[in-house]
Amino acid sequence: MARSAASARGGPRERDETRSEADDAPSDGTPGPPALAVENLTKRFGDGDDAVTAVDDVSLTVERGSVVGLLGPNGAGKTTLIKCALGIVIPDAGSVRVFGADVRDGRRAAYADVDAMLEGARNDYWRLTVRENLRYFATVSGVDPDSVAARHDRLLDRLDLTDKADTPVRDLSRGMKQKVSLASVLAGGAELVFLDEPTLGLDVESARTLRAELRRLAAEEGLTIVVSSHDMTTIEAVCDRVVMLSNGRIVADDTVEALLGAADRDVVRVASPDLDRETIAGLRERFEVVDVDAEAHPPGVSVVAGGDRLYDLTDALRAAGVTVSDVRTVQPDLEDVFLERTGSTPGGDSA
Ligand SMILES: Nc1ncnc2c1ncn2[C@@H]1O[C@H](COP(=O)(O)OP(=O)(O)OP(=O)(O)O)[C@@H](O)[C@H]1O
Repeated sequence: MARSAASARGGPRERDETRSEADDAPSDGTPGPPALAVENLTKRFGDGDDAVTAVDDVSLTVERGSVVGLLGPNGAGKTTLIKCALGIVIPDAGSVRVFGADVRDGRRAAYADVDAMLEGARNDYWRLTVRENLRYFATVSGVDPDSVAARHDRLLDRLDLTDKADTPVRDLSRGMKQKVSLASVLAGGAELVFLDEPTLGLDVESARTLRAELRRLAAEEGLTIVVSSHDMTTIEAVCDRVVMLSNGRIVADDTVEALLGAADRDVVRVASPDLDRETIAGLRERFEVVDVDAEAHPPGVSVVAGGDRLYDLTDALRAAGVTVSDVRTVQPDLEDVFLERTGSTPGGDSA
């Protein structure tokens, strides 16, 4: 597990003294620098034929208080991008600014308000109780734990951990440990957090609780969150904006709403017991078939058929002797957008 560079900070301080100089918003009311500004970032690993460009000329900005999803198939460069932003990996080119401070100019300034949970976990101390862990991670973040005690109580309450506050972490279930990991990341009062697969291993109810808490932290406390996940439900539920990476490059950067709107292509799903291979092959010749569900009962086929093409589809089905059991329009979801932009499913399979 990787720790964030935030732990390299100095001794405890009161929470309201934690902001770096670069963080201070101008007194004329104009907004300060964005939480994260990445410009033309490139990172290569290896040499010669074995060289991999993990991040390829990526630029993106994350405004304060926003929740941005980072999506991409396995190996797309998400973790490398996050590690560059945390100063764990040094890029070959480009720059990263955190609350206006360039990471290369001094990590202490850049990371005064940043924390991260990478690879779905964090090194919580299993012999310590849940509350002791929160106090410990607040301290290593440079914050006096007493000054954030109320925040800890609220976090424990929101994550349904209050009655486990005095239980050693080793005695908790996996899902509870995961929630403690998240609480530990938030314990020091970071203003920008990177969360990699935060709902991994959580049951449905716990994942819902965690999603709600992330939204609340952004909306009510102005926390800026960059969340990387293959779980589209989490991304759709918590993110204002989604950045999709493929082969180290950004292939989409927009609100969830705009991405879904752009993918809306009047897809119609037809189901019929008469949809055999031959009929579907015939449809493929005349229409754009986006999905075939041959195992369903009855089998289904999804076809792009807006406007007059819907009449053409009806005619083609009738001519092929297909009696339609069900027909409905299909609204695209984020998984469809992901597939269209990256050529892979969120789980990593190639389309
Ligand atoms: N330390 C390293 N040394 C060599 N190659 C690396 C290193 N770290 C990452 N890579 C390569 O860089 C590319 C991007 O990897 P990265 O871990 O950033 O992808 P990812 O999008 O986070 O993938 P996943 O969803 O599987 O976690 C991959 O081809 C990976 O093999």
